Amino acid sequence: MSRILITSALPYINGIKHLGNLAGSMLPADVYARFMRARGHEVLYICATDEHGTPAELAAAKAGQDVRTYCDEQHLIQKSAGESFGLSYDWFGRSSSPQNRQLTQMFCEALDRNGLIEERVDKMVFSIDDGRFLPDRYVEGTCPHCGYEKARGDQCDNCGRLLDPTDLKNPYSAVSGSTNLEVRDTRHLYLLQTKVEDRLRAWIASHDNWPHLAKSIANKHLDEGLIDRGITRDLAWGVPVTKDGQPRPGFENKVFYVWFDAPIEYIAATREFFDAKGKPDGWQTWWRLDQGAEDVSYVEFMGKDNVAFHTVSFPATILGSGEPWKMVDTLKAFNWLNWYGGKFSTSMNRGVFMDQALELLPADYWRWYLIANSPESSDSSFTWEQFQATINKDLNDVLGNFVNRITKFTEGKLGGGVPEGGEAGPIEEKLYGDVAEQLAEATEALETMEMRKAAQAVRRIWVLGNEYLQEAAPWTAIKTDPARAGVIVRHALNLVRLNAVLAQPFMPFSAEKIAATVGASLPLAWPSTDIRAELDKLVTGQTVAAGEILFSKVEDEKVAEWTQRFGGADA
Ligand SMILES: Nc1ncnc2c1ncn2[C@@H]1O[C@H](COP(=O)(O)OP(=O)(O)OP(=O)(O)O)[C@@H](O)[C@H]1O
Ligand SMILES: [Zn+2]
Repeated sequence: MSRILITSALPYINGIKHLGNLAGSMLPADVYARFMRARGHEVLYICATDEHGTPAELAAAKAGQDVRTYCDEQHLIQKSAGESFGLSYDWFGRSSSPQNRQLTQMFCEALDRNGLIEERVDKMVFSIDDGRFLPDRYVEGTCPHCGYEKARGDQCDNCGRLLDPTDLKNPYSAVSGSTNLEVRDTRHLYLLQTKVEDRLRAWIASHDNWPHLAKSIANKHLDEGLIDRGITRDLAWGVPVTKDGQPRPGFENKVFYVWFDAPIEYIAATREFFDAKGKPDGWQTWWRLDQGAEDVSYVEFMGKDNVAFHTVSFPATILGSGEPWKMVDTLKAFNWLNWYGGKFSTSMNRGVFMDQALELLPADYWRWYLIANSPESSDSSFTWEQFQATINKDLNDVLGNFVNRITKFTEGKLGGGVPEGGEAGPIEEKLYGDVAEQLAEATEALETMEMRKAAQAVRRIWVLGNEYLQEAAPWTAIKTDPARAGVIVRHALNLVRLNAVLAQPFMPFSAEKIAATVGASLPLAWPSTDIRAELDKLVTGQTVAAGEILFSKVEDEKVAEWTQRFGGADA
């Protein structure tokens, strides 16, 4: 048994997450966590809301709330949406927690002691009417690159370029709309990443095992050359800046930049978890190499835009602290799940969001679709037609059909019990081999976090079930050779059980229902490679009950209705 620490990129607090967020971080992390638990490992799956930064302040202002109240509410909304989707976090924390404040301040002070923090004077946009600086998204204006008139101080949503607030032409305050702005000097802390560059390079080079996308983005950022990063902002909402445990002189009205404290929340959230359990030191065995974390295997999941922060900025913080922290072992990154070729967008309300998705269909339908079409090797596009096809074929025609057919047959023709007696024949021998091959592929793909590949192999096992029934034809055998029919039905019912086991990471709610048809209950251990034994697990005589319908088809009218409601291709 190993200890496996899993984090998914922290969902930002400004509203409920869309299917893209789910596909690119939380869901694959959950599949991996569930798989590793089924393998018998000790898993700690940590996530949290990312609550600092200007978008949170602006969203709160728009909602007419103070930012703390806004975050309190939004955190609960995201927490419950995650639960409804079956995201099995061991802890879903908050980057605004006292634990994160303390750790963030501690990291900065350690970096400072090691000569890696420098005060520098920056030029920043100041709003005379608002009486404040306008960092990041507090200032909007015309993009100097593409001429888009609603570009934000940190990035242009039209051309995607990263910007500095002072780059904008015709700037105005996002708070008041005022154009009465001037550029003023302001003092900020810089993390001297250039001084840890050698250590960073060596650390990244020692991680040949990272999946391709993460590795290539990490190397691209190294090749472009590291720069020192401003890690504070002129804001009130965030982690206050300290020196020797006291407010840092000259920084009383400043806080850390959100990307400085957000990844530290992975550690802080673990601490929140153990504090809540009344074991305040427990977090250290996961994060401190001097406190027993050497044997932890740490995997991070995220969308591609987050890779640089996890391969360069956060590691620079950790390495620079000079302390024995656990660092990431494997980093799994995802491309974009697009909405009809365009972007899902929270700020523009484009796409399907987690709460809406569950109004339409159960969580497992979305989970299966998003994993089977995971944006792994390239971007992928959500369309209602493809979604409908996946649900109708995979879940209804293949899996649902198999389970339903054999459980109904057992109820109708065999008195509703797992039949005994008889010997496996050549068709069963072939089945063992075929299932073993696909199972090995699914297991390996899940180990290496190749989500699409894993889903395909699992789907092939569903297909093998249908093919087996077709070939072995228990409905014919029962008329002439009841013992033979018993062998076939017993194998098929055991395959139903096996499918429940394999469905656990992908579709936990359906896995439970499938297991129940053959009297099994979750959690079920991941299968061994001995397929003959795996297909002989059910006790003979065990009651079989087809139960409620597993999946329903998505009708054309629904696709038309949802396309209308969510905009589809015209959005
Ligand atoms: N369309 C997408 N496809 C895949 N992953 C995505 C997509 N959009 C965001 N992500 C990932 O989701 C995770 C959480 O993102 P976050 O809450 O910060 O939203 P975001 O990136 O600001 O998205 P948006 O701007 O649409 O709100 C991040 O790892 C991010 O890379
Ligand atoms: Zn632009």
